[in-house]
Amino acid sequence: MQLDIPTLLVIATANLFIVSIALLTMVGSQASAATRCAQLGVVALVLGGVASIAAGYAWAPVLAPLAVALFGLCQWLLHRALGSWLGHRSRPDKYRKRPIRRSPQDWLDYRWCARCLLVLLVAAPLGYVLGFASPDFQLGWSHLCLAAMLLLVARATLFPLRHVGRAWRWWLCACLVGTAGLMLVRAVVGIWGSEAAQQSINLTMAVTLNLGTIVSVVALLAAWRDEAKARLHNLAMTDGLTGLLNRRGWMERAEGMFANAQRYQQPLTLMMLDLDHFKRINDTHGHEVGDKALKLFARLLRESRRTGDLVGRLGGEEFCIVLANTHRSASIGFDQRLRAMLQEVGEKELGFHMNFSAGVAVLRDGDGTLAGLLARADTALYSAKHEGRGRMVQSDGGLGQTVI
Ligand SMILES: Nc1nc2c(ncn2[C@@H]2O[C@H](COP(=O)(O)OP(=O)(O)OP(=O)(O)O)[C@@H](O)[C@H]2O)c(=O)[nH]1
Repeated sequence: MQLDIPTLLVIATANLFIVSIALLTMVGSQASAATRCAQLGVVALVLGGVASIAAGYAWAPVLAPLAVALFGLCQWLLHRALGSWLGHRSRPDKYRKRPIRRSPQDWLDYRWCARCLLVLLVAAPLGYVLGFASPDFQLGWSHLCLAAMLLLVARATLFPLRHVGRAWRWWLCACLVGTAGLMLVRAVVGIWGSEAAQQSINLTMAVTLNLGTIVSVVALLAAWRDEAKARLHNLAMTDGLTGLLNRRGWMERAEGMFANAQRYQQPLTLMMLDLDHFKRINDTHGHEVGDKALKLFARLLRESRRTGDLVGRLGGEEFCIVLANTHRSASIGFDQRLRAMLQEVGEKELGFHMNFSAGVAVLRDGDGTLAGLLARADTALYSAKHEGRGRMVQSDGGLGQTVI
C-alpha cells in the first residue's frame, strides 16, 4: 500500500473533522469555558488543515498564511484551556514577598507564555506574508514560530497547580514536543536538504500528524473527564443554597485541620452557630425570606472569618467554623464581630432582626477525634439555647460551661 503526502494530510484533516463533531456531541451544551476552548482549538486545526490542502490548488498567497494563522490559533486556544484545567499563578512573582527558590515555573510563568503565544500568533502569518518572495524564509519562519508555540503549550502541561491526571498531560506534552521537533527538522531539511530527504521528512510529518491527532484527542477527553470529576466532587462538597461547604465537605477539611493542630500542638477553636427561632422566620415571612436570611448569614460568616478559618453549613440553620490557630479569647471577638454585623446588615437587608446562639469548644490535650470536639461544641450550643438564646457558651470540657 502506498500513501502519498496529500492523501495523508486529507486523512488527518478528515479525522480531525470527525473528532470535532464527536467532541461536540459527547461534551454537550454544559461544557466549561476551558472545554469550549479545546473544542474550538480542534476546529481551528481542521480549518487550518483545509486551508493548507486548498493552498496547494488555488489562492496560495491567501490560504497558506491563513493556514499558519489557524494552526497558531489552535495552540493559543489549547494553552487557554490548559490554563483553566491545570491552574496557573494568580499573581506574578514580583508580588511574592520572598520567593522560596527559583524553579522553572518562575522563569516560564503561564502569563509570560500566554503573551509570547499572542505575539507568535500575529507574527507567524505576518512574517509569512511579508516574506512571500522567499519560500525558504516562509517555510523556516512559519515552522519556527509554530514549533515555538507548540513548546510553550507543552510547558503549560508540566507544572499543574491543581491535582489532575498525570498520564494525559505527559502524552499531550510528548505529542507537542515531538511535533515541534519534527517541525524544526522539516524547516532545516526543507531549506537545505535534498529532494529525497524532504520527501521522507514530509511523509514522517504526515504520519506523525495522524497518530498525534489520536493521542492528543484522547488526552483532551481525559482532561475533560478530570474536569467533570472535579466539578462533581465540588458539587458533592458544597451547599447549593449558601455556597459554603456542606457537612461532608466541611468534615473532610476540618479533619485535616484537626490533625495538623494536634501534630504541631497549635491552638484550635471550633464554634457551632445556630440561628434562633428560624422556624418562626419561615412561618412569618415565608421560605424565600428564610433562604435569603440563610444566605445573608453565610455571607457574613465568610466576611468576618480570617483566611485559613473553615466555614460550613452543617444542615438547616446550623453552621460551623473552625478558627485556626486561635485561642479561646479570639472566639469571643469573632462572636461579637458577627453579632454586630448581623444586627446592622440584617435589619437593613431583611427588614427584621435575626439572632443566633453559639457553642464553642477549644482543642485540649485529651481530644482524640474531631467528633469529640464537635460534640462538646454541640453541648455548649444546646446550653446557649437552653439559657435563653442570642448568646455564646464556651465548653470547658467537663469543667462546666461559661456563658458569654
Ligand atoms: N427557608 C429554609 N428553611 C430551612 C432550611 N433548612 C431548614 N429550614 C427550616 O429551619 C427550621 C428549623 O427549626 P427548628 O429546628 O425548630 O429551630 P428554630 O426554629 O431555629 O429554633 P431554635 O433553634 O431552638 O432557636 C425548620 O422550620 C426548617 O424547615 C432551608 O434551607 N431554607
